[in-house]
Amino acid sequence: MPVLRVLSRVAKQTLLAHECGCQPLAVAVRNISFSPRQVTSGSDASFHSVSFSETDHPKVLITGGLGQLGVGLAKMLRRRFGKNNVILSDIRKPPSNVFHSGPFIYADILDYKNLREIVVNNRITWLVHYSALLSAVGEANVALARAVNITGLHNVLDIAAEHGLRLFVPSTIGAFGPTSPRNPTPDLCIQRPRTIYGVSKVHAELMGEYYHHRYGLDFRCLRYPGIISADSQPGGGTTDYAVQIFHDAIKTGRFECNLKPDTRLPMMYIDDCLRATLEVMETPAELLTMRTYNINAMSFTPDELAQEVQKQLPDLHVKYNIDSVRQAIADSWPMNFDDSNARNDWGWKHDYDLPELCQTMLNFIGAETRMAQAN
Ligand SMILES: NC(=O)c1ccc[n+]([C@@H]2O[C@H](COP(=O)([O-])OP(=O)(O)OC[C@H]3O[C@@H](n4cnc5c(N)ncnc54)[C@H](O)[C@@H]3O)[C@@H](O)[C@H]2O)c1
Ligand SMILES: C[C@@H](O)[C@H](N)C(=O)O
Repeated sequence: MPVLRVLSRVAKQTLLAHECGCQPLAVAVRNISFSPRQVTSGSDASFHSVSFSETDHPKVLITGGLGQLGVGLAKMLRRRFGKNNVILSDIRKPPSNVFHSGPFIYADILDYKNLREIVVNNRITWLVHYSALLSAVGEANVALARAVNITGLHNVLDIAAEHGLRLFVPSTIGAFGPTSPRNPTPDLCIQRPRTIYGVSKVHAELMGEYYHHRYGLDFRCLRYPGIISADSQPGGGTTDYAVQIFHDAIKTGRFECNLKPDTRLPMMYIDDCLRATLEVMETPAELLTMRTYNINAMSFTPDELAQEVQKQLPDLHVKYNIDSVRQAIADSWPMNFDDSNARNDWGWKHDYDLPELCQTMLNFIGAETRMAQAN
């Protein structure tokens, strides 16, 4: 992030706050004195806000941390804040390398009391809420998606508000629908998604922003594009093809794509996505003119991706076998994402375009495959 620009904007915002007699937002967050759940349920738990100064390391809990994104995020945050300050959690059993790389705990986001106990006992100050059912698996199990993505979010919001946490909840390109402007899609426009995943993410954006304005919750949200990673598998989304093509290109030289060749979607390499997440979490609250931002890196079609991979692996053979559920979802999503607010407010800038993405993915998976063959 351009430090000078950030510092000058903080100074400007602080002056403005003094001039109008307003307090900076962070003060309101630290002064939370009640929570919606405790007021309505009459719970006898004592409530207190955990405050931490910006010079202390945050104590981070990641929910749904064993999916495509959580392990990489934990690795990056542990490098920055120390191994024991970042706790990964999920309802699945962690593989041995993850279990031995830092603190891991069982946390079902549908179990409110258990989640609250983890937050209290570990003095959590930042919560990164990654648990979710993605677009394609969500359509296959709407009841579970509704429970995890909506009821689970309510638990997380209440606990974050009660304990004064800084809360990150990712949203997605899937929070838009066929009536949204698709090329490009701005931050603020009509959002009428047609998947339970999209509906739950619009709900998360609105609830988080409501809690921010109503209770001072320090809610931060980025709408991620489709994320592409080499060392973790996607969890059942519409953009999964853009990961699978690299594995199949190297292992078999043949790839069957479940979207039409001209389906254009916004995409991002995982390192950019995780860095954006840390950057927005560290941005001074005064710089955030919004609480939900689009972020983007590139936009491509399966045909363009295949052509880029074929520059390295010319023998790759691509066949199209369309999945009607995924195609209908993709056809309702943004083709290009306008992330100018993120770039202007907190200096968002991606590092990876399509050629760098392909080179990095092929190098990583190629090296991994050669090592596996040698053993
Ligand atoms: N990967 C992407 O392309 C992408 C794009 C946009 C937004 N996102 C968002 O980022 C977040 C992380 O995505 P991901 O790709 O790692 O997802 P993923 O599907 O790979 O992982 C989700 C994790 O949630 C866990 N989970 C399910 N039910 C749970 C419960 N009751 N309690 C606790 N954990 C539970 C699962 O076990 C899984 O490990 C999600 O919220 C997703 O919507 C991802
Ligand atoms: C785009 C994103 O939210 C996810 N990868 C999905 O396709 O469902």
